[in-house]
Amino acid sequence: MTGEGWPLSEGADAFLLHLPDWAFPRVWPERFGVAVSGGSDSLALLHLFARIQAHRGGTLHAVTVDHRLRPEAAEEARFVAGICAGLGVSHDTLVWDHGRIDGNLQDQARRARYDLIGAWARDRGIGSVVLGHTADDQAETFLMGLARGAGIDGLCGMRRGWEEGGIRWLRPYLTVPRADLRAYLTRHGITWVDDPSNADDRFQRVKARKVLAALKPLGITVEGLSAVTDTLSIAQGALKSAAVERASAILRSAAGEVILDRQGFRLTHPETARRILIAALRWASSAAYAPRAVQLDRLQQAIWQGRDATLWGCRLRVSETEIRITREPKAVAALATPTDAIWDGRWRLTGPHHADLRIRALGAEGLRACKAWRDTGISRAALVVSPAVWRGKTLVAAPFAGHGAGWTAEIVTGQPCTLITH
Ligand SMILES: Nc1ncnc2c1ncn2[C@@H]1O[C@H](COP(=O)(O)OP(=O)(O)OP(=O)(O)O)[C@@H](O)[C@H]1O
Repeated sequence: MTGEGWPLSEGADAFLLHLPDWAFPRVWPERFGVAVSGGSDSLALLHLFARIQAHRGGTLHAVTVDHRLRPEAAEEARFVAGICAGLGVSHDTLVWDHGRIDGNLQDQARRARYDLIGAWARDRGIGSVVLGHTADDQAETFLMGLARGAGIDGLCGMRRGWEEGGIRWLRPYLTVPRADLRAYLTRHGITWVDDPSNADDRFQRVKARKVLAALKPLGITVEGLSAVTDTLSIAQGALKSAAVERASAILRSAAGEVILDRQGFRLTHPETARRILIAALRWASSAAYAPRAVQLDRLQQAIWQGRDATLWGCRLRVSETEIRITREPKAVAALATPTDAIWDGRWRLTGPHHADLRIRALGAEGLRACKAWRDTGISRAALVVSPAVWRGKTLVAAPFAGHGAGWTAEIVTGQPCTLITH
């Protein structure tokens, strides 16, 4: 699509065409990726960004993920490809090659989608990918948070943008109601795909959508709830900075295990202490989410009473002077595979046997649960390697009683870590 001389600043579409500029004034790459499911929101996003990029002389690359969960998905991907062809936008379909799926299907599909799109963008040298979330998604997320009894972090909604795995993910229309994007598509004579799972009452999001519609008589609207999430996220920012400031005062070390000054922790405001604990637990366990509030309350009680505890795949040891948060051996045992495994979310294990365990640091995007740890020689090797002795880039673990010779681990990047084997 080339510049057609349409006025970027006038007409019914002007607000939508200018909004990304206002939302991300300093972000404007020449190449954008756009994630398009075929639903109304992402089709409007595609069309708008095709126009914006044509106006700016930049390019746009679209991608659709076929999760192989519904037979119609392949046809929907072809439908998107056809629209892209009409707009002069390149399009790729990525297939999620999955086996049997246990647990939360929606959550796993979403993670797989981000992984696939992230890898696709990196391969093509695309640094920024736009997503079609709207104010409706934000309001629904808020209601789902209420249903969980979430605190401020669970109620302040989705982020407008973030960086992960070398990709900048942006949601340019997060403050725009879905109805406005649909009106845009209608003005341009574009039809969209209605994913039947969007009407499936088994999903919390679908229930939230219905409840939202029923709340109108009370004056609760998509726009109103989306504004509430904005206010809460400003408050959340203030709480986060308080936690960061306090953490830097009471953190003794975060090299693999986290060590906090116990007296300093005791004198920390409970809300700030809670935030520091969550960060420490997530750092040690590489968990994508925080534990539940009630679990954290119990943990805080234990610390205040000077008791050791375990939570979120971590072991907490409380002494007179410090709180030590380490990966729990049992949790590590559930993670890695022998030859190409992500261990602890930060290190990749290569080399099939315990005599030559090579560890390479990965970004957070490398986090992936693996099952075959027990098949390795390491699984029988020992317990916690502590203290570790550094020799240049080689970490030498002490031999363990009853397990013959010790083993060595080469830290390829030289990053400090706590090695725990089972
Ligand atoms: N299968 C997919 N392929 C590519 N991108 C997707 C896919 N599913 C979702 N996305 C991206 O994530 C955004 C939000 O996903 P969500 O599941 O809320 O949307 P949807 O209901 O499937 O479709 P839409 O947002 O387009 O109406 C989409 O707007 C789109 O940018």
